[in-house]
Amino acid sequence: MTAPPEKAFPVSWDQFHRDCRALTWRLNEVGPFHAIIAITRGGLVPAAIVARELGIRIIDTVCIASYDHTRQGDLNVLKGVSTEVAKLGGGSGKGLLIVDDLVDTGKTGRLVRSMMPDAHFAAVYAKPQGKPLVDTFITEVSQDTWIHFPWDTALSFQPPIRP
Ligand SMILES: O=P(O)(O)OC[C@H]1O[C@H](OP(=O)(O)OP(=O)(O)O)[C@H](O)[C@@H]1O
Ligand SMILES: O=c1[nH]c(=O)c2nc[nH]c2[nH]1
Ligand SMILES: [Mg+2]
Repeated sequence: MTAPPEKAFPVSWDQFHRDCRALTWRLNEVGPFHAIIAITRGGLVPAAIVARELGIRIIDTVCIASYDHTRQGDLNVLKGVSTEVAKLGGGSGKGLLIVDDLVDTGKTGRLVRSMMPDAHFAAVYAKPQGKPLVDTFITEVSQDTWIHFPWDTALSFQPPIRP
């Protein structure tokens, strides 16, 4: 991403929990899944909620870092999927559920998909460039919007719209 996003989409814990539950209702129609793979770190929070709702106890991580605040750099895979979970997916990811908080440019999603092409990929929020990468999502926001997650934010004074 070159310019920082213009619009802000703040998400509260309550809203995030509701959106994760809504995501799970959709995933329940698609499963069952052998295991969940959370894309860390953002995917850990929705993965916990989805796992609770679907009764899934096997949870693995793919650890990827790329953003320094709003600027994306090179993707860095710090940890891949474990051998046990890869086996459950028969090598192609079939029957596995990948969960992330959002897809933006789709770079992270594309990389994870290349590791497990037959897995089901779910994200809570999607921007237009990343949307084709996900099988299931809940809310779409425009590409020039930055989503502010509750674990990154705190309550603060906002100046009135009309100064
Ligand atoms: O579609 P993309 O443009 O690739 O962006 C989406 C990814 O960016 C964020 O993760 P980030 O790399 O910031 O790491 P984090 O989850 O640890 O915050 C977000 O959680 C997604 O995983
Ligand atoms: O907190 C975040 N909000 C976003 O909109 C976003 N896009 C990529 N990575 C992101 N992280
Ligand atoms: Mg992430």
